[in-house]
Amino acid sequence: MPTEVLLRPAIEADADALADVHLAARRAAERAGAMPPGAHPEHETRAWLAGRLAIDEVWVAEADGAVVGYARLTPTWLDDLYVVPAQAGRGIGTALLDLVKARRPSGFSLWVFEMNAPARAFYARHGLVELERTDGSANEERSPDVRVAWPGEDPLGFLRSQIDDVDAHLGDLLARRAALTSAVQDIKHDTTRDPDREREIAESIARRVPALGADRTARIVDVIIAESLDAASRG
Ligand SMILES: O=C(O)C(=O)C[C@]1(C(=O)O)C=C[C@@H](O)C=C1
Repeated sequence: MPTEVLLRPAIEADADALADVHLAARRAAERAGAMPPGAHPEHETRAWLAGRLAIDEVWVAEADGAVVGYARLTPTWLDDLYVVPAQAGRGIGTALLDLVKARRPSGFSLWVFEMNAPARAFYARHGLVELERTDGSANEERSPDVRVAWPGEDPLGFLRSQIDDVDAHLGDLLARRAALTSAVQDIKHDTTRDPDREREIAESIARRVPALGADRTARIVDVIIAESLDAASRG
């Protein structure tokens, strides 16, 4: 990092400068084909960022008295890391990321657009790992994204706690699914298994889990249905 770059906590008076950095960096990335168009008009982004400043931990990178980058963190997420395009390549992003690692030694996650190859390469170079991909239907820009994580000083503990979070959802889903299997049996005249229906279910799930593929997914679905039917039959 150039010696004249200072990292310091943001203050309320930085709000406009942070928004300038945010908007300039996003526009440059959009022009480079690395980000989708923003989902909000500029004034909304400015108001929203000013509001977040009162809630989140925000660090500013300053050079010659001007704000040239910032990082905004929640307890477990790095929500923003932006550097003005004119200062790119000077190590400011790395300095901010190193600071975030120090501030969140037990790890953190962030979302990066799948199309943002430069940012993904930057995070990979700095030891972050890609954990999860989405089709973009849950983000405002409707653009596929990737969850990237810094697993921190206890990577096994960090990843296990991520597994615990997912398993909590999986358990809730299994409970809902088993209850539905049971409810369907109560209204069916013929309760023999329906292989065509089960194949449809397995194929539809497999499309959402390309990493497992059709055969593995079919075996998993078979166990879920068989065990749910068994539980239902035992009341
Ligand atoms: O859809 C049905 O007919 C059901 O009985 C439900 C269900 C399932 O759990 O999805 C269970 C057994 C059948 O072989 C097919 C599907």
